[in-house]
Parts: sequence; C-alpha cells; structure tokens
Amino acid sequence: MTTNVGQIRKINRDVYEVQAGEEIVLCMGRGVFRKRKIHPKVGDLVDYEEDGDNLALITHVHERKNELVRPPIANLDQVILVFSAVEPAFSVHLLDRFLAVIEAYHVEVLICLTKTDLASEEELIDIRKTLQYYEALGYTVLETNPTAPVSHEVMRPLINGKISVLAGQSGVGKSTFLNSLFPELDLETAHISAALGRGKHTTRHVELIRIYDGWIADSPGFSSLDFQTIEKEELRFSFRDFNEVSDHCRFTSCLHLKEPKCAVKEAVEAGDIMQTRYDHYVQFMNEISERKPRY
Ligand SMILES: Nc1nc2c(ncn2[C@@H]2O[C@H](COP(=O)(O)OP(=O)(O)OP(=O)(O)O)[C@@H](O)[C@H]2O)c(=O)[nH]1
Ligand SMILES: [Zn+2]
Repeated sequence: MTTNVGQIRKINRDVYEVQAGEEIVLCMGRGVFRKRKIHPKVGDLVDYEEDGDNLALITHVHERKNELVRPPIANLDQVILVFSAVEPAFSVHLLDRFLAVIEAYHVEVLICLTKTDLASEEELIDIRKTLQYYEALGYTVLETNPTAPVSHEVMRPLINGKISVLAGQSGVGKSTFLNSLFPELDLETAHISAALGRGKHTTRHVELIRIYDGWIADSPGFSSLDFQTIEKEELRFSFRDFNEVSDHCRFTSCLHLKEPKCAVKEAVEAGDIMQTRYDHYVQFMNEISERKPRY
C-alpha cells in the first residue's frame, strides 16, 4: 500500500474530502484518532492510504502551522479583512481589534475597503490617509466597489497558494466583493452569505472553495473579537509598529503602559506611532486585565 499526501477541503460527518493534486479522494479517519482526540480539520495536510473499493484511510495528520477553533480551519495563510468606507462607517478601532487578534496567528492580512462609491470625497481622503499608515506596516490594502472592482491581475497573486478566510462586520460587502470577482460562484456566494452572520450558533462545517490556485473558506471567519485567549505578553507583540521601537524601552519586559523611559510612548508623542493605535492598545490591555480568570 502506498501512502499519499493530500489536504482536507471538506468534512461531511465522518467522511473527509481530501484534495490530492487535481483529484478528490474520499477518506475515513483511523479508528484510533477518536481515542487520541485527533480531530482532522479542513486545511489539514494528511497521509492517506487507498484501499481498493473502500474509502481511503487517513493515517496521519501533519503538524499544523496554526489552527482556528471557530471556524475550524488548520493551516490558515491569510485573513481578508473587509471594511466598508460607509454603511457601516469605517472603524479604525475595529481594525485594530481585528489585527490584534489576527497577528497572534502569524498569517497574512489583506485589508479590503468597500463601498468607496458611497463615501464622500472628504471621507475617502480621511480613510485613505489612515490606511496608508497600515500599508506602511506591511498590510496590503485594496479598494473595491461594484463599479470599480479589484482586477483579477491584482487578486490572483494575493490568493494563489494560500488558504484565506474572509472577516468583517455584517453588511460590509464580503459577498458582494467575492461576487464581483467570481460571478460564476453566484450560488456559492449566496451560500457564503447565508453562513455569514446568520445561524451563527448552528454548528456547521467549513468548506474550502477553490478560487484561482488558492482556497477560500465559506465562513465568516473571525467574528469573536474578545481577547479571551490572548495574554498581555501576546498582545504586546501584536502591534507591529511597536515591535522595533520597543527594543529601546528601558525594561525589556515593558508593556508600554506606566513604565518609565518607554520608547513606544515616546514614539507616540513624537507622532511616529499613530495616537489611536496606542489608545486602542491600552484599551485592549485593560480588557485583558479586567477579564475574569479562567480557573
Ligand atoms: N454601493 C455599494 N454597495 C455595496 C458595496 N458592497 C456591498 N454593497 C451592498 O451592501 C449590502 C451588503 O453587502 P453584502 O455583500 O451582503 O455584505 P456581507 O458583508 O456579505 O454581509 P453579511 O452577509 O451580512 O455578512 C448589499 O446591499 C450590497 O449590495 C459597494 O462597494 N458599493
Ligand atoms: Zn515600552
């Protein structure tokens, strides 16, 4: 029997759809998985053995580079963070909140600004100025609306070879964005739309949908925006703009709050770090302090 490697793209009860090259192989998990509490997820790289007419058997789940609990996805590469310019209004507070959580997963972030056609010139100038700061931090920023959609030439390299998940408030235009790129996905995006926001409490499995040479999850992704699982030490490293500067703080363990000779606070005062970034950081730190201990 030869062992093959593939990636789980869909789970239906106990049957795993494993993508192996262009082929989809239906697999079962090894019986001992249950006993060992091994739960293969969409996105997992697995070894499987084919068994004649029977379903193939997943024999091993490769080590994950990361994993999300909700939606259950392993080996996520990218979060496409969708924000509308208006309706609902662009919120830099929500942006920082999403980024703080996402940074802990060490994945790429694509910031996508929608509804630019509905915003006034002044509103757009303001938002663009803000987003330039984030672009300088290394986040990719795109603008889109149905009359000026992002081109395939721009999107393709951003999607290829990656597992992406969309995230953003309800109504910001996640489905519209995907639809403008892939009208042929129509049914699928209606399906995506149904999965987003609504029926949040029904447990359903995510499915990875092929776009270009990449995968996108048919799930809203990060909707839980609390810091329940993040510790202060992690949040400290979630702000890219603080990291380099913080080498110059007097204390190596500086949390940039009340400590003296804090290089981050100095950079905020000098205008090198955006004031709102720092304010949000302090607010998130306080939220972590105030949350109930878990023991
Ligand atoms: N004018 C304009 N309208 C948009 C744009 N993007 C989305 N809309 C409209 O905004 C509304 C919400 O868009 P959706 O694509 O359903 O938003 P969503 O993020 O998928 O929302 P949920 O499914 O609730 O999570 C729809 O009526 C869209 O037609 C845009 O760029 N310009
Ligand atoms: Zn500091």
